[in-house]
Amino acid sequence: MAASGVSHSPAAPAYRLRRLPLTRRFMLPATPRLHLPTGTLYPGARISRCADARAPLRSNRRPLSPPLAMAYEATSAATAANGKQDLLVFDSDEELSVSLAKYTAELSEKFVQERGVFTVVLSGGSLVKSLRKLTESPYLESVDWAKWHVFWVDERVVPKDHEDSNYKLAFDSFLSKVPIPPGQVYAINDALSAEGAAEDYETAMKNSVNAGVIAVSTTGYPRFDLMLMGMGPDGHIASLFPGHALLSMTEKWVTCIKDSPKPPPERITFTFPVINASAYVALVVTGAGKAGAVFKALGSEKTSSDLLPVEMVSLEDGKFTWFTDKAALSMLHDKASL
Ligand SMILES: O=C1O[C@H](COP(=O)(O)O)[C@@H](O)[C@H](O)[C@H]1O
Repeated sequence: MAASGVSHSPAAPAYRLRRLPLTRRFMLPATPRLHLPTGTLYPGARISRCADARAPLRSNRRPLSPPLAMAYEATSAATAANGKQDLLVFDSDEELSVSLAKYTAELSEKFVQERGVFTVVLSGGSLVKSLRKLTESPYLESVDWAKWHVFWVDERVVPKDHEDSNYKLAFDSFLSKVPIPPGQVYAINDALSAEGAAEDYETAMKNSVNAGVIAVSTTGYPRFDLMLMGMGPDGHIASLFPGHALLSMTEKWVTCIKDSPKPPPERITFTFPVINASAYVALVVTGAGKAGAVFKALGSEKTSSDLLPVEMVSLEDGKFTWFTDKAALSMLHDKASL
């Protein structure tokens, strides 16, 4: 199937946590907040349950399930640079997956009500298994899947039935289990070269913008409703790798890379301006293998010259949420001052 269908503050302050006063836990945060699971993660912290932090996403029709996390304010180099980021920390993959499903379903409802469609962008990698709760009750029945339009933030230039294909990964464990119309699933044209596939994908996106399916940001880039993404252990997002020339690409919406440090070498990827134009980004990062990049992103002093790709996300006016676990935050323990 054809594709149819930073500015960063230098020497920003180090990571800081501050527990929110009780009364503020139920309010829309003015600053980024860190949500810790029940249990003792940071010495001295009093852990209890509180209201879900994503009040603006609440549905009028369906009450949210009991909250799993506690609210903290967090200030980090990344949040200082980018404005708004929430950090959710879960005790288990199961809890993360439940919360991600709820978050996604609520955004689906919001955008379907507001725009009549819901444009969702997926990455490959470990993110995909975190979507599994969406394929189960109540979401299987309650989500308006017919309104979904699904794109990929990056794709490997391989046949769609290849083990390395991000499309295949998503199809096998997610898309084949939910009733999204096939014409609204925008896989790459795998008969084309990397350059051709990137160009073809950008054309498909332009057609969707012209058809009113994808919104447009104030800067003129496509504004997807929700990007669901992972991050590699090296801090890469999409197929934007540390130190690569593509990090500064702004002329194109979609470009290709032929020397990806992670195999396979040939891929297509959204460029930063498209990622930054998103309305919502959920970054799912779990496991000790990601702890170094998480520490770099949230816990270290830095200058604008050594930013990882994940730190270069600077949303125009969207909302960025980390979905993490304790292992991914393990290197931050010593930095927390409560
Ligand atoms: O190669 C890729 O890697 C990243 C991260 O994958 P993960 O398995 O470490 O979570 C993924 O987000 C990207 O889409 C994929 O092409």
